[in-house]
Amino acid sequence: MAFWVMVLCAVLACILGGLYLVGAFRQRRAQEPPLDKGLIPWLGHALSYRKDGVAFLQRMQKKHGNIFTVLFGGYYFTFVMDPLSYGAIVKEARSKLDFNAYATQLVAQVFGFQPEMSTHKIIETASVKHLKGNGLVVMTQAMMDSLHRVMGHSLSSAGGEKSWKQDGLFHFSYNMVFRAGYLALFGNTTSKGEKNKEDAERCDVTHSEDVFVEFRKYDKLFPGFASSTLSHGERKEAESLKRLFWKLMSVKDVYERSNISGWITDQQEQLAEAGMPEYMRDRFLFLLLWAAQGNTGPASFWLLAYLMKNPKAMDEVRKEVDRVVGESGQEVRAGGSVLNVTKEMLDKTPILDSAVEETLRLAAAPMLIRAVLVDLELKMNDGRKYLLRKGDRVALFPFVAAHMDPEIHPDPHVFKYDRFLSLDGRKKEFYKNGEKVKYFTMPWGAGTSMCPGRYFATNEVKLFAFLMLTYFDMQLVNVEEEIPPVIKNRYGFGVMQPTRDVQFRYRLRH
Ligand code: HEM
Repeated sequence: MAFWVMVLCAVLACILGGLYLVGAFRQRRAQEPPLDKGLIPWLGHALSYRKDGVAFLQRMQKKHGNIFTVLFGGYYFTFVMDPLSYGAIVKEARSKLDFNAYATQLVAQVFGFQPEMSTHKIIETASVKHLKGNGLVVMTQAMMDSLHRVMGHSLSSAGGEKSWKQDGLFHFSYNMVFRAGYLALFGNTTSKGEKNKEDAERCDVTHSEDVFVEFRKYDKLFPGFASSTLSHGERKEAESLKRLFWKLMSVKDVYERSNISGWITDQQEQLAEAGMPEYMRDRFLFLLLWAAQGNTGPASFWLLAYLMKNPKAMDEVRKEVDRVVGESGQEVRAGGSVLNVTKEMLDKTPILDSAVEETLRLAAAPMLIRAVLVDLELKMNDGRKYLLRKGDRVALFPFVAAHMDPEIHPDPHVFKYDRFLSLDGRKKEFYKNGEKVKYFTMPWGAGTSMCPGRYFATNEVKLFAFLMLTYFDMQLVNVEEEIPPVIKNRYGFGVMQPTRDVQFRYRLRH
């Protein structure tokens, strides 16, 4: 009898221990934000969030207000939905709210990369040197040259006769911007002598296309891979693509190429000096490929799609682009010299800048996550104070909290090309409850994890728009067609992608 009592006690202890581990007993403590664990132990609300993060967060905000804690797959996430309270989180000391802990876990899972203490600093230093200031001038030129290389075929095959060509706008934009960015950052095929130059250029065109095709396979699986929701078959495919990219992006193979950007070589060399083994640096290059190439193509698609749907916006942007090209003294004619758009020219386009910012407001939906390293008091902008528990995570999702807030951005679902345009050269200001909002859009994140490639990324999108608008007339095949909705399981991962492509046609203007 005593034996069976002991067995029963042991089973009970296991069940209770299990329930404790999955968080079933967690109760909201005094001064903590409202707690919503959902109905499924451990998973909590993970599936609802994955299905449609925006709808889920809007529902929670309605139910609980501007701060609440929810359970996702064993972790408690406290969402702060008031952009006026963002400063307290973004500026909090790293010893209290840490970006690295969560990022480390994510990049280990999806890229097999294990960062070291120095990695973040190395990225930051190389980015300040090569993706800002004088470095940005060099990188912008490299992107310009690469765009000509990959677009050369479209330019020549669309030209001569002024006939329309047709393509899927998402595929076209992502393909061109990805391949050009890839060549600009990771270098091009080494040519030995002038005779060999054309072969090398042809090789770049096919090689970058191959990389794009494989990248898109991984790209489609990425959200599921990051949230561990892939089927067995998909997971196997993602794992095998990951291995393919470790090889494709290996230090050895990349270093066979010419004109590799200083951004890549500096980071490589510093990581090697810091003692990171070569196989891990291969994986780092894959991570950089992902970070640098996964967003600018989709952003370029949304920009062109919105411009084509809004004739006034298209007209204004085109006039500005034509003016800047004219002022540069260049003449664009079929069969004439190729257009060279410099960083200096890109600095003179307030209307295009506003259209790009508006595009990112509508299409960029990153999630900023910080690990809570110590019990912490958070003071909201309205003066209320909440306790954050050590071991939890704090999450900001500015797409819902700021980008789509009708008080900050009236008619938030409408593309207004001049929403961010200020004619007096000063930054436009946005308000909520009569207070100035500092974080009125956050496509690049903020604080320690803010995108180090943001200036280069903006220039990539603008260069592509410049070339498309200067060389081509463009229109949607079906002008009545609505801009497609976004794939909802990508919320949280940067620039969104459309559920389907949109057919467009283009032909040489000159
Ligand atoms: C429209 C284009 C882009 C968008 C919207 C974007 C957005 C972002 C965001 C939101 C983050 C922070 C993620 C977080 O908080 O976890 C980030 C990180 C990063 N981005 Fe970008 N990005 C873009 C293009 C680029 C480009 C072109 C490059 C490089 C050439 C780049 C390099 C990086 C890197 C290296 C990180 C990680 C930084 C670190 O962990 O230290 N991004 N990006």
